[in-house]
Amino acid sequence: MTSWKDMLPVVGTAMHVLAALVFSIIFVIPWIQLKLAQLGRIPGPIFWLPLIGETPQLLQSPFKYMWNRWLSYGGFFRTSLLGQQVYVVGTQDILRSVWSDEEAFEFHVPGKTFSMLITDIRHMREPRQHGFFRRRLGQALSPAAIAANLLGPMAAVMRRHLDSWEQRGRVFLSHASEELSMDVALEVVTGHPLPSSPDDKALVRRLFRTVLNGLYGLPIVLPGTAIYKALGARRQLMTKLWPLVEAEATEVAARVRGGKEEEVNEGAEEGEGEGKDATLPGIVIAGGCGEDAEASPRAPTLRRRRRMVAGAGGDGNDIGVAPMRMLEAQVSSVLAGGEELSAILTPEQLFERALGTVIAVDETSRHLFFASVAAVALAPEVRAKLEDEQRQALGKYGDELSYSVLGDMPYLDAVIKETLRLLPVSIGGFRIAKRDVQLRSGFVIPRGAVVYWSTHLAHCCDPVLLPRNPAPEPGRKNLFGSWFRSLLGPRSLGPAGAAARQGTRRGMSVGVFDTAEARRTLARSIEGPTGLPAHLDFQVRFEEAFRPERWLNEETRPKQWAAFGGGGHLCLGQHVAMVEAKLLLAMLLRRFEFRLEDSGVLRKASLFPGPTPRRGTDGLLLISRPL
Ligand code: HEM
Repeated sequence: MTSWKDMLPVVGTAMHVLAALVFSIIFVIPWIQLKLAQLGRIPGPIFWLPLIGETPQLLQSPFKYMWNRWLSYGGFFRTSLLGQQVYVVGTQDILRSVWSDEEAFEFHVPGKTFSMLITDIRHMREPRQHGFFRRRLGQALSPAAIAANLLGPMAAVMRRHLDSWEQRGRVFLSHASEELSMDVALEVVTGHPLPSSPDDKALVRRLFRTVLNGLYGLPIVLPGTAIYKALGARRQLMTKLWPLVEAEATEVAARVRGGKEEEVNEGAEEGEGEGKDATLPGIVIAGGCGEDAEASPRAPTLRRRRRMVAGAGGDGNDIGVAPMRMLEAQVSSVLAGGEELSAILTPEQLFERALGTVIAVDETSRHLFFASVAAVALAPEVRAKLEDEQRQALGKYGDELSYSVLGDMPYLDAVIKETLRLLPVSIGGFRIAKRDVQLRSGFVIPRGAVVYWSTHLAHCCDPVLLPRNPAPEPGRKNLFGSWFRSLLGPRSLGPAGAAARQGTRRGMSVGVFDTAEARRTLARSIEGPTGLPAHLDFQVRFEEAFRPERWLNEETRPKQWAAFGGGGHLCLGQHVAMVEAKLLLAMLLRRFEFRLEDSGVLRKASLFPGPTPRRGTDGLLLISRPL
């Protein structure tokens, strides 16, 4: 029989193994990460949690996370998100290259849940298909097409919802926005055929919502998980909608190929589709990074004319049909390749295209509706100015809320842009580096790296929103801190660091605040008690942060506004988004006195996946009155 004394060596060995394990977790792994970080020559944190990396900090408070990272590393750094090394970018010079250099950066959708629900994104990734896709969809979503095809039905859907809000007198804003955006997406913008019976329609809405909820869960397919339910709902939707989508797609295909006579909008012709230069007077849409397109002198030509619809000839690009809705645009963009629809897309892939359009519209609009109404409700001075503007519009145009009337509301326009700056609806986008890319700052993004361009980072360090580069404060140098930072910061970065320093000396922009010291000095002078500067502090200093007036003056207008992205993947729905938010606010202001029951709703809200209140805190009271 073994006595406890015989066991001692075994216990001792186990203790040694345990101690070695603890030691390596505490010291060795971070040390290896530090070495890798230095090898990578890109600034960034050296400690992060295994598997999840810095994802929790980012999701919990994107502004706080990005602000702190910017203070330490500037507008370009390396981190780990969902267990993957990611290069985060957010300053003008680098953003431009990531957005526009499609030779170097390929569109990427991270996260397994998305690819489980939408398996085919060739039309976003392959240059030829993407070209057709942008062109056709751009036409369907151009200002002229919106004015002619979408605005009337959109106003009708909104009126129906506002009637119901009026009857109830109180709604939960987030839920009400969700219902409204689903109806706008399904009944107006996407143009998907829907079943005719009301019960089936309601079921389709519920199924779409279940699919969308699956996007944000873990990719674990077990009964009860969000993705499990989403995949089930997707199958059901496919059974319900596929015959309708197929019939619609076949009909469009026949029309395109047959060259039938068709009514089209002149204004929706080629060239007005690309959001970059298609705007209407008063509706200025940023092309990313403050590159606001000038208001076009060309108002949409809404004269309708009859013309022959050409077949897909030549390079297949000249289809000639001005698509009326997104699905139609998708189908014709596939046909533009000169191939048969069925040869390129399986029923499932075509169905996924339909699903993708609902995601693009609904997932963004619901957050924008919630955020813009909440922001106005929480800022009485802003609301008073908006009401004045609406009174003037009523005096000038009567009840009309056409595209051009909405275009003549500069303050409302500024309110929506400021909402999208302070409460971004999109967190940004992802790319894969197709080759080593040397940045002007000297840093190199290695081939195969995942690049994340972040809306929040861009908005954090917009030079227009920061005071001028302050001189370092004498006597406040923390020697140990500087030494430690110098280990990690650009100074230690070998050739890349040297290039960066040289770039700074030559006056090239490495960000407005080129050194961590300058950024920290800045932080000491502008951070409030929450550790954020006023221009980001939507939770505690809302009225100081939310200042639509900054959009009305060229000097104060944000220059790094990235709400809709930029370059080759600039949001194709930006005109739709601006118009729907303006329409909703204009209609609300004209009909109701409204206020949020809980003035702390944003304090308790989160910004992921878009502005989302804590459950039950977003009661909105509505009292009807004429303006
Ligand atoms: C507030 C509302 C919206 C915001 C903030 C928003 C934001 C964005 C952003 C940031 C991108 C670029 C993603 C990237 O570069 O990786 C994008 C792309 C896109 N958006 Fe939007 N979006 C909004 C509404 C809409 C709507 C209403 C539609 C459709 C009607 C739409 C359709 C699209 C499409 C099709 C693309 C892909 C463009 C391409 O890859 O070429 N978006 N959106």
